[in-house]
Amino acid sequence: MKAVHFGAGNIGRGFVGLLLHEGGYELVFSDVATALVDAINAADEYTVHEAGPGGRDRVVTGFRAIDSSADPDAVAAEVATADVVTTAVGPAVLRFIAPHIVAGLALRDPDAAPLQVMACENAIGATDTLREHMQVSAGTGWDALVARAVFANTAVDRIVPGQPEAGGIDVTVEPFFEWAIERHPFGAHPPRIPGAHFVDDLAPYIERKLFTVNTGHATAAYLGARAGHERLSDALADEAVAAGVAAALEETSALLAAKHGFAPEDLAGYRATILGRFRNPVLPDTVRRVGRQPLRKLSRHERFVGPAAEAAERGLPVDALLAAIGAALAFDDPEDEQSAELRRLLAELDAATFTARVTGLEPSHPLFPRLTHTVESAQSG
Ligand SMILES: NC(=O)C1=CN([C@@H]2O[C@H](COP(=O)(O)OP(=O)(O)OC[C@H]3O[C@@H](n4cnc5c(N)ncnc54)[C@H](O)[C@@H]3O)[C@@H](O)[C@H]2O)C=CC1
Ligand SMILES: O=P(O)(O)OC[C@H]1O[C@](O)(CO)[C@@H](O)[C@@H]1O
Repeated sequence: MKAVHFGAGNIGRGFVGLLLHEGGYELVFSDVATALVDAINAADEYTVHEAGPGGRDRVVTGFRAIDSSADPDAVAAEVATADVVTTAVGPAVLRFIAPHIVAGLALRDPDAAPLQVMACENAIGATDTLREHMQVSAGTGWDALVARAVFANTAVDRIVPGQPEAGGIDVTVEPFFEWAIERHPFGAHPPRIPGAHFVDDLAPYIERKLFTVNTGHATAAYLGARAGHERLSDALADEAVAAGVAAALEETSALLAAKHGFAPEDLAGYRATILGRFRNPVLPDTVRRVGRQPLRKLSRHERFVGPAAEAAERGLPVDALLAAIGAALAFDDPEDEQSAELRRLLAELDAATFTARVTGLEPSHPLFPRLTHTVESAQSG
């Protein structure tokens, strides 16, 4: 069995690649970072260090890597004979991966079992997005190729912080992980991924994950950054930050209970587990990493505006989510392109134009005036 995984970064090596290896797949990483590709090819094994209670070291072997910008034909040839393709590149990069998978499908034996495609990004329907990019890339050839693949959306959860260069290709991660995958696209032949669970309806899982883990983590990062903290665990140790995170998650939990029928006590347990994960003092995570790419995080269906908009539609409280958005608007990391762009847009646009452009919220939406007010406050303060 062979898996081609696009994006050999933190989650690629520390989570997706690890579980595919443990499932018995030969692993082919594809990345555009030449030095990383070379380092992977120079190694016979790497270690995933699980830092925190219950964690242990896990060794990954049986891998190689291809630089997809230097050798796209080699990537296509690997995809053509793979059983599984996964990605962990960031939602905005999926459009650049799509042509490689299409090229692989074009070379694939039409009688082979369908390629199992799963995008593992922090985004709702990321595999659907990848499939749409593939359809555009294939053009009129799509109808002939689409039968050679099946597509399943997934929700991946494991905190993998930035890695020190001195660590080579080893990765330090938290012990916890969760990988939920849509069941129906695979019929009787799901991929073999130990620890993953297959679900009939992914929507509740991904929304619970994105609107709890990611809303909470990003809230801690933005409130923490504004309070002057660098480490995420220090931010959570700040009572005011912790209270802001808890309040934002109570609002998203109320939405998740109303929308998906989760029991409030189960959601309270889920929140407690997650806050414990954020507080992990031996995981070297930073507010800069967790707050990265604020424009993506402030977009319409992401972790702040997504749940706040739906909560407002239902008449549920959104004050703490708006406070988190206010802190996100203050995020200032000159090395993060989106943070710099955010600062420029805040300085140049009026509040209503900024709100519409950055959040994608319709001006007629009940949340729009309150969001615009939050933007005005950020601009004046
Ligand atoms: N780090 C984490 O804790 C988690 C991350 N995620 C998601 O996983 C995805 C990746 O995140 P990280 O691993 O943290 O980022 P990362 O930056 O460590 O890894 C991304 C990798 O993709 C590579 N890449 C960029 N463009 C590429 C292209 N065109 N073709 C092939 N590779 C390309 C980069 O060189 C890099 O090695 C994101 O969508 C993130 O939201 C999801 C859950 C947890
Ligand atoms: O690119 P993003 O969305 O910030 O992804 C990383 C996030 O995902 C998480 O791993 C949670 O699954 C957090 O570590 C982090 O906030």
